[in-house]
Amino acid sequence: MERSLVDERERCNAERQRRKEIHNTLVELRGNIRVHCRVRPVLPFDRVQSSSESSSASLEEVITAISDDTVMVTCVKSGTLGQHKMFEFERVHGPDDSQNVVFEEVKPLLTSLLDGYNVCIMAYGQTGSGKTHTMVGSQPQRSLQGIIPKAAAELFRLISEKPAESHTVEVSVMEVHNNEVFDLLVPDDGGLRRDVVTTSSGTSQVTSLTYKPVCNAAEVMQIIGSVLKLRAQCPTRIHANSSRSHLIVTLTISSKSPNAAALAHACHSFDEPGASAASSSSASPCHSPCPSPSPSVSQAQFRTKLQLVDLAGSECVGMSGVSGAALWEVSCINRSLSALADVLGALAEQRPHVPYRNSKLTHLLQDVIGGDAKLLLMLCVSPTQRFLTESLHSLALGTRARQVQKDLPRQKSATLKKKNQTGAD
Ligand SMILES: Nc1ncnc2c1ncn2[C@@H]1O[C@H](COP(=O)(O)OP(=O)(O)OP(=O)(O)O)[C@@H](O)[C@H]1O
Repeated sequence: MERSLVDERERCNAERQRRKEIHNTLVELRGNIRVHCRVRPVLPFDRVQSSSESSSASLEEVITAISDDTVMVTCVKSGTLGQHKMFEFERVHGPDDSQNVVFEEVKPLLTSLLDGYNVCIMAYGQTGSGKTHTMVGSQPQRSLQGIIPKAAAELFRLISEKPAESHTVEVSVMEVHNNEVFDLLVPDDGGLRRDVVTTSSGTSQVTSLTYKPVCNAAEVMQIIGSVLKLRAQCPTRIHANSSRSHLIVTLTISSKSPNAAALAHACHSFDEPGASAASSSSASPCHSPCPSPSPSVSQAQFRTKLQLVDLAGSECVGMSGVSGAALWEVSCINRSLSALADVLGALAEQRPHVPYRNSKLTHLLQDVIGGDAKLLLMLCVSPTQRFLTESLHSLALGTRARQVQKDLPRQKSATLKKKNQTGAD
């Protein structure tokens, strides 16, 4: 009897130690933001100038991918090439990089999904810089497909390696248009308006959102393809098929498999109630102070989400030549993108208040920006001098996002250390 009590205590201590290690790893990974940059080729529409542009607006290529991780910007002063400025990111793609090459760099993130992390891949850049090309691409030619179809295919490939029926997947599609969220899977003249709320555990949730179960990547793309035509578009002087809304495709994966991720999230939700987006979206898997591999844990169901975001492009009103309702759309787009920049700025500067609720876009994406999720920000830029101001703006935003990645783990580690010292663990 006494022996079994000692054994049980040892087992419990070992488990507690393991839990602590998993927790520390999760803390270190928080704020995990990667920034990639894709410089697109010069395209025919680059030549079309608006009346407000000076005739000297040049097609000179001033943005170059000079290595796997560095972009060089050449500043042009009074017609002559001037100083160079370098921007470093986790990965840089040049105009010759194919959709396959770009996806290969993104692919490892998908493994994290089945390891229990929420993942978000978001394309950012000015109008016409290649965001939709990068995220959606052209169907059905596989080599021209973008990240969304390729990620769906890779996700189902990874799931096929797991025990049968251990994972189920649901898709939801939303757009944020004029600072309102629309559920595109309930077609009703452009989708139904939905609210974004903050749950009691502090995560964001879209009320009454439609989730459709899917069994393979083809089904995902069929659903997305059928609703993409609902997405708000408007021709501008810069881009004939310019998207006027932010598109958010979410694949929610429910897993019944007994693996470390379930335990990790069980521990995580116990250590920091409500801190994990993944655990909040499912029934909390474990509330025991010492989770052991008991049936309740090993059969726990947990949910993770993959959010794929094609942002609307920032744009200079003078250049795109829009007016009336389209002008209001541009102002909403630009305001929501500045709200995103403000959130990244607040996180980078470790401000106590992060203004997620200043726009529907940032409120909706709150869980994946600066939270536990792995966020990949794909900056899309045009190489030409004509769009230099907007491109510099995008590169600066990417640099700011990388500061979150660098600074947040330090801050969290320090907080954890302090907590441990004061016995608050
Ligand atoms: N890397 C690339 N290689 C070849 N063509 C590209 C590339 N990037 C973009 N394009 C082409 O440029 C055009 C504009 O691209 P896209 O629609 O992706 O821009 P966007 O950033 O989504 O614009 P908006 O914000 O206005 O919707 C499209 O015709 C697209 O096929």
